[in-house]
Amino acid sequence: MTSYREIFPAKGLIVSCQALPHEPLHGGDTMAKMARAAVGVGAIGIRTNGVADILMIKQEVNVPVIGLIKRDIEGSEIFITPTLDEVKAIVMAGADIVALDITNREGRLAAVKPLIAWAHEMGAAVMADISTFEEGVAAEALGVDYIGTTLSGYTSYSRQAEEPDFELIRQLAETVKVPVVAEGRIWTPEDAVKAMNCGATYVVVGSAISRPQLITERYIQALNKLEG
Ligand SMILES: CC(=O)N[C@H](C=O)[C@@H](O)[C@H](O)[C@H](O)COP(=O)(O)O
Repeated sequence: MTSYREIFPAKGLIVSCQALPHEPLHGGDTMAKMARAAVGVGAIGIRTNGVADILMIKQEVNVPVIGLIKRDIEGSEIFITPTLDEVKAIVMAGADIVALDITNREGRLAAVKPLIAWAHEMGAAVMADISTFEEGVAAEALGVDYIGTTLSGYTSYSRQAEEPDFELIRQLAETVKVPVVAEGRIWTPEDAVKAMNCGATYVVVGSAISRPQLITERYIQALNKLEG
């Protein structure tokens, strides 16, 4: 039987509160306030990027935090928690779950093993950010605790679509034993419900809640399509 570290008390919504240095909401306690707003109305967890935001959010709210560190490494396409250094920083900052790229690129499926082992040794759970069904199955075999569809549409060989990858959510939920986290391009409550109906245990919503510049842009684009 597959065992995994169960961190959340129930199914539900996880809100991703992330603002990279080039984004308008970056810095200060903005993401912690976002997290407070989300948890205040029922979000069961927060996903966030970087040590500063993990620390502040752990102080601010009393729900499990999924931590990641986005880092660009020259010559590599892997940017979500690429090395053991980031795993260590995430765990030391107090994240309950470490999110990391588990795609089939650059020998990652082998390279990621010590990262998973280290997180587990320290008592943290691991969420695999994958882009295809095969990667999800491989991630489960590596012993991860959660599988997220985060990177579908963000690797060259995965399904490219404007909508969430509901098919991937469904396929994974039918096959893997660990909880499936629906993540990526979930813009509406209806999308979230559909993702759950496809078998997800958790839904992560990011931009649609915490990136006002992208939310505004969608309105502008819609209005720009009006004639006259
Ligand atoms: C591909 C990538 O870099 N995804 C990142 C992963 O943490 C975040 O930028 C996304 O906001 C997050 O996955 C939630 O997705 P969405 O913002 O579409 O709801």
